Amino acid sequence: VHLTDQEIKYINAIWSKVDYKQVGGEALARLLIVYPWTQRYFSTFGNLASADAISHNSKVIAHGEKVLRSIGEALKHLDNLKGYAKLSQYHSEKLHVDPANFVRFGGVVVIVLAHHFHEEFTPEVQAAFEKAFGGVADAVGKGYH
Ligand code: HEM
Repeated sequence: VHLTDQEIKYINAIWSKVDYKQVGGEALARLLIVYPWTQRYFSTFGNLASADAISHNSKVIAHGEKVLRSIGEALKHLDNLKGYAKLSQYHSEKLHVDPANFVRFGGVVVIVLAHHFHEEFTPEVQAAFEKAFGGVADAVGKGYH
């Protein structure tokens, strides 16, 4: 996916202030709470019985951090996301994750960023992130087609 210089500026201004553990943990927790059927992939993560349990589950938080860090790497070279080939294959062939969930995950990250950054998260900033996360979801989903 190709972003303009302005879109890259919008993204970097926010992303440089992102706490991976906080935002990633909240985003993965939201995914599991809002779309409870996504919990099926995380059966080894222990207690996911309530929104509170999910939000405080250390495995959820740690994994959210890992995924966000991976997205952070992708944001540095959105023009070339071929580096995601292996990860894509892993999610499709080994984990059998429904690729619609990659789009959903981008959506919850947008919501968490909006929640944290208030006025700074303008519609233009959102548009830049939607474009970037669309590219990431597409790249992680590549192994499916
Ligand atoms: C959209 C962007 C996503 C990225 C960049 C991403 C990235 C990653 C990374 C870096 C790992 C660790 C791989 C390793 O250990 O080598 C991982 C594992 C995993 N991902 Fe994703 N992921 C994404 C979305 C999702 C979604 C939406 C789901 C499910 C709904 C999911 C389910 C999993 C599972 C179950 C694991 C293995 C967890 C474990 O057992 O430790 N991923 N992902």
